Amino acid sequence: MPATQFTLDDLTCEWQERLDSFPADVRERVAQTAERHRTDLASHFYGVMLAHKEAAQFLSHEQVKTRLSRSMENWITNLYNSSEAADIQSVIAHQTRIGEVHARVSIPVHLVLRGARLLKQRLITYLREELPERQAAEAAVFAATLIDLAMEIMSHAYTTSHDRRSRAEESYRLFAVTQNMASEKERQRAALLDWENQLMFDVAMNTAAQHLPRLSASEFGLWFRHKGAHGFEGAPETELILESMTRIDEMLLPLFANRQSEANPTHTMQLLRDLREQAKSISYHLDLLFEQNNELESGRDVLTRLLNRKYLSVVLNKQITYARSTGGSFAVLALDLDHFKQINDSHGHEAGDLVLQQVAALMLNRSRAGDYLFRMGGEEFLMIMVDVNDHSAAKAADNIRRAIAAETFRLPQDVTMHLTVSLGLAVYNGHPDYQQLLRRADDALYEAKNHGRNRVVIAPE
Ligand SMILES: Nc1nc2c(ncn2[C@@H]2O[C@H](COP(=O)(O)OP(=O)(O)OP(=O)(O)O)[C@@H](O)[C@H]2O)c(=O)[nH]1
Repeated sequence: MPATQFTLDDLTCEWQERLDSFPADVRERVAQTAERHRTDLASHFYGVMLAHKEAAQFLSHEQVKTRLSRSMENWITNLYNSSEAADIQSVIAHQTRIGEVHARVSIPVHLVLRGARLLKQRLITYLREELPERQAAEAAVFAATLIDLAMEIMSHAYTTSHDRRSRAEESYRLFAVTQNMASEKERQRAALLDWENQLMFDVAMNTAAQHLPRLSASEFGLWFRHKGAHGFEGAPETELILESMTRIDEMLLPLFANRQSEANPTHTMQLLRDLREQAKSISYHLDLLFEQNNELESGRDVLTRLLNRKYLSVVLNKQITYARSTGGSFAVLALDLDHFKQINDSHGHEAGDLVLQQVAALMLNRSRAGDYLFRMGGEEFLMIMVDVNDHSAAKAADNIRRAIAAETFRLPQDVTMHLTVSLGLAVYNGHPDYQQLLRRADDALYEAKNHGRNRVVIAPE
């Protein structure tokens, strides 16, 4: 995150300057008062926020309540007890992490600011009660300054994460609704064909070689050189198309100049055949480029055609929002093939790929229309099961396990084999952060692996 890194040093300096502008005894008193009342400050914060309908949605989960009360107390202590540059940096890093969590669970900024205001007021009240008036005034300014600085850093991290998330959501929206790639593909294939037809016609009409249409100047050539090559940058097919284009324009077209002087129809036919070959190869590679691009652009894994993890956070956030607003539930099922390495080792990587494709197909067959299936990488898959409860999710997970164990997997050369999978299931428990859900499913999967594999482990609430 370059923006945050860029300002980290500035913020540390600024934090230090703010600290230095207050006498040590004032800072000491604020730290002591904050420390003495940290439990009350945290519980006051939660008491007020839980009574707020909108804020309660993010805080009412039991785990959030217990964990956050404790971390709120620590936050108060750390805020006022950091005086060395290293402490300050760690406090700043902490505020950044909090901002990122806020963005992940989409807490509205005004609620965070409201929380900060509550804390500030309460702490200042204590300072006024406990210190002589003049000292209290300066202490109050110091107390408020540090909370404001912390809020500023949190908001910065929040905005950066939130922008990233908005971009992911935007591209997910485009992925879900657009088919631009398909129409572009058809348009460019037609443009390539137009150029070829024009060339054939001009050759038939004995047009002079220097007036034959150059591919790089045709509609297709212009598009590919300025847009296509840029969009498909890095793919080997892009280079092949550019090479074919140069070959046609620089080598083949000039050869037509000799055709009349030689008056050799076989020679012309051969040239035309060469041209045809080059054009066909361009068309073939163009199809490949569009195909690959479709998979990548659309967030799909090329091997299994399942979703890749690009849109996982967007889908999980959508599910959490949906479950929250409807009172429904959903579950995350993490699945990992057992001893998959042995399949690669004994039958080759290609056989391993085939097995992955068959597992993906089997999971697709077992899923319902609203479910989502992701390939997380390697031999690990993730399924989001919608509209399930603890019981139905566990049953569905075990059905998948049994179906895979019962399947005969087909490898090249008529080899068949059986395999098993380990699964970790986490049912949504109301926690607003999707990463907690993923962590629970992962931990359960780890348990399943450690307890003998070929089993489903259900994550505790
Ligand atoms: N064929 C193929 N193999 C892959 C792919 N991605 C990852 N792998 C291989 O999957 C294997 C995973 O091995 P491990 O992580 O040791 O797991 P495992 O052998 O399944 O053992 P457990 O998970 O402990 O049961 C590695 O050998 C990877 O090289 C892929 O796309 N295709």
